[in-house]
Amino acid sequence: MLSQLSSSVDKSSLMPLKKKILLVEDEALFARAVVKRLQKAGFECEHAESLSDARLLIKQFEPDMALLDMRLPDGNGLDLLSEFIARNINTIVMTAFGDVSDAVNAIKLGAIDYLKKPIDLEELLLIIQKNEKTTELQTSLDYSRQRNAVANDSVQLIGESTPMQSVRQQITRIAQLSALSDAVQPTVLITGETGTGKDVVARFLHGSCANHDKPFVHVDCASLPAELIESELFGHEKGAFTNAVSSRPGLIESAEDGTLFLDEIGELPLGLQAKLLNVLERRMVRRLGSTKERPVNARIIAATNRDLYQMSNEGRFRSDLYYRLNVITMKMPPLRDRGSDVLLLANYFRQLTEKRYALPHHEFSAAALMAMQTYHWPGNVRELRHQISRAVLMCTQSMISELDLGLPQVGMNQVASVLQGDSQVTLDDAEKAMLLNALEQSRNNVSKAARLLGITRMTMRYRMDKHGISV
Ligand SMILES: Nc1ncnc2c1ncn2[C@@H]1O[C@H](COP(=O)(O)OP(=O)(O)OP(=O)(O)O)[C@@H](O)[C@H]1O
Repeated sequence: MLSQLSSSVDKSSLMPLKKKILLVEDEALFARAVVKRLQKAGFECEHAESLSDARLLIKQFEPDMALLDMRLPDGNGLDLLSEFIARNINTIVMTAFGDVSDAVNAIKLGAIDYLKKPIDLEELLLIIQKNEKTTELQTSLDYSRQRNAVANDSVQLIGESTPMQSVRQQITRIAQLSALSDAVQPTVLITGETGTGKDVVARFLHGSCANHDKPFVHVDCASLPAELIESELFGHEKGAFTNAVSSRPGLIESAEDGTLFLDEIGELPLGLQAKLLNVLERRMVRRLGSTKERPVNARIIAATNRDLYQMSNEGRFRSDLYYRLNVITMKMPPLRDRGSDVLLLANYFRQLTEKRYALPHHEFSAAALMAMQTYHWPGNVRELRHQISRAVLMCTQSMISELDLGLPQVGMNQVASVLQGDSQVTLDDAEKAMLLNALEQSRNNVSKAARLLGITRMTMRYRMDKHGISV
């Protein structure tokens, strides 16, 4: 018998897309309880009582995850396991009390975890949720690893203004130093407002150094969940924790003789700051669950848009780590301080968009050029890039007008006050005003608001949190 139950959402576990779980279990009462609990937690759930029912449902329901009992009326759950694995369905097996051999075989075949009966529903839910997070993060980390491997060849650092020339000189000097000696390369700290190009500079620096053909590993400390960041950074041995089904090197190790880029370092939890300091001082890393230490040869670049000095005075960032990171500091100037670089960048982004979408050549009108030079660009180069791409895509004429640029009027008063030196209004106030206005324009749709501001949804969320804005 196939049972189909409608789903309801538990507000504590809201998810963008409901994950689908297939429960294969012949004990009807237990199955009913599991389905009810999972639906309450926001999952879409289907129940099959036998192997044959499950085979039918795999095609119809296309589950993301399966909970698989071993003893079923028409065979052993292990027979179905390989079919689930082949379809990338993460499977947790449920074994009878004391039946260890089934669990061992299931893990060998590729099950992600096992639970012994009688099963505690809350424990089951925790394991599912933990696995869900790991899978999502793993996908994005794997993607990020692949992307990082190819993304550095084409890095362009546009800008001829005096502050950008100084940035270039620093990069050249660091690259010269790296060619001079095999000694451990000094740590570089890149600071600057959001969107000023800290990531670009880190990649450009890597591309300019002798080890440019070695890995560049980007770690976004703000987006890694606290419970995963340690194993992602340091790696783990098989069995170090419940989901550690195999040994895995951490991101520090993956950087090998290349560059480890610790982005948004100010967001690293205090406990991990101590561990990172230890790695930087001793240049050794130990995977979770291992006794063996491995050498760390990578250059370390950290970036932040926070004031780490102030954070360390307030006890929110370890001062010893701050001093350790702050060996060479590069400060990225805000776009509004880069004079005519804004026009160089605008033309660069225009050409990029035209090329990408095979569009004809455009020109900027005089008023558009003026508007770009007088605007304050609180979102810096990222905001400029977004506005230009949008204007090129939407403009049906060959001339891009000031109107086509559609520079936001939002928060202008506050920002104008900042520029005029009004000490009552800070850049933080202006940023908050921009966020609130973008949210208003997008009717509290965070993704839309992020697009309006030319930032990612994750950055939008992070900045909303920073200003205590919730929708
Ligand atoms: N000098 C530059 N030349 C070319 N493109 C740039 C330059 N600076 C920034 N960009 C582009 O602007 C966007 C934002 O840059 P980036 O992500 O490096 O900023 P960031 O300072 O690291 O931002 P955040 O603090 O939010 O992480 C990217 O699309 C990047 O390619």
